[in-house]
Amino acid sequence: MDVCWSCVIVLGIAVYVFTQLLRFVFGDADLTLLWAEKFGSTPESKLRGKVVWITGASSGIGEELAYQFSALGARLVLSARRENELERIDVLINNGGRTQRSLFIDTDVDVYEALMELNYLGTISVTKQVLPHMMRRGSGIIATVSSVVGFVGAPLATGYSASKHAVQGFFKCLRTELTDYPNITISTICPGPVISSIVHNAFTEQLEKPVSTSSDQTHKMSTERCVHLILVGLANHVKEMWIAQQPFLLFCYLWQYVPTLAWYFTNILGKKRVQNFKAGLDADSGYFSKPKNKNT
Ligand SMILES: NC(=O)c1ccc[n+]([C@@H]2O[C@H](COP(=O)([O-])OP(=O)(O)OC[C@H]3O[C@@H](n4cnc5c(N)ncnc54)[C@H](O)[C@@H]3O)[C@@H](O)[C@H]2O)c1
Repeated sequence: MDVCWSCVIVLGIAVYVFTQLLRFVFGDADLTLLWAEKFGSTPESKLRGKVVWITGASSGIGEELAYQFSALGARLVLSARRENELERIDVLINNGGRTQRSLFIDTDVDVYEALMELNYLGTISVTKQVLPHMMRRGSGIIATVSSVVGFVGAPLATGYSASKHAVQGFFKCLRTELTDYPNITISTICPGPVISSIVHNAFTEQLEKPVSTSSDQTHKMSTERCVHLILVGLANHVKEMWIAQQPFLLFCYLWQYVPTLAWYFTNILGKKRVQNFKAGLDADSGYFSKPKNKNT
């Protein structure tokens, strides 16, 4: 039997392209970021030796950023108010922040003020300290850890989501004011659920009231993987990064391109989330694992 080699080659290429596409679509980050990971610059080649200021580096994503940057030989600034320290900063990571676990109807306005103060105004004020020095030098990276709820909606996080939407809007506009500075990168990072202390530290209905339920983290992305993708994005000057496992990543695409469908699914899952919350269970239990009670 004659073998049609050109058909075999074309078929092989088609299978390869198809599997790569599947990997992209079902991967754990948006296409631009996955492309950068596969074909772009490595963090080692672009970020080694940089002076990096990370806010909120004591736990979770910030702590892991500190480890991975220092493994690259970066010099870390853990706090900076002195003018000469600000002048040295090559990369600012606005990472510090807190989330929320409460229904709007039960939540004090103080909680909304605190969320905006920390997640939005805090971010702007640190950025305002650093940007003039980067503009004088003509280069630098300002990256801000937003969230997928910076552009989608979900119950129990009205104030948190609003603060992250504000962050996204702010940086989208700031980027357009810096077109004369092509070597200054403004990057917003939108993670889905990532293992950290974020739910434990969340705001609730009242300012000082702690979260009473434990949070199941088994369905979340590892902190190491999330931070690795952040570094890849920074090394390749990616402006907006979506970093999330499935099905969260799929939700991001739905919200961006098919919002009517996104509303449909969000309402179904959101209803369950509110029911869990009202029953005193981990809000996300029932999607990924057996329901957890208050004390497990
Ligand atoms: N973990 C996730 O699932 C997730 C998802 C999307 C976005 N994020 C964002 O990632 C960032 C880091 O959160 P994380 O998940 O590592 O949580 P985390 O609670 O482990 O870490 C938060 C960090 O912010 C600091 N911080 C909190 N309040 C502060 C304050 N008033 N002043 C200064 N620093 C303060 C904490 O000390 C800590 O270092 C946050 O901006 C959060 O909104 C996290």
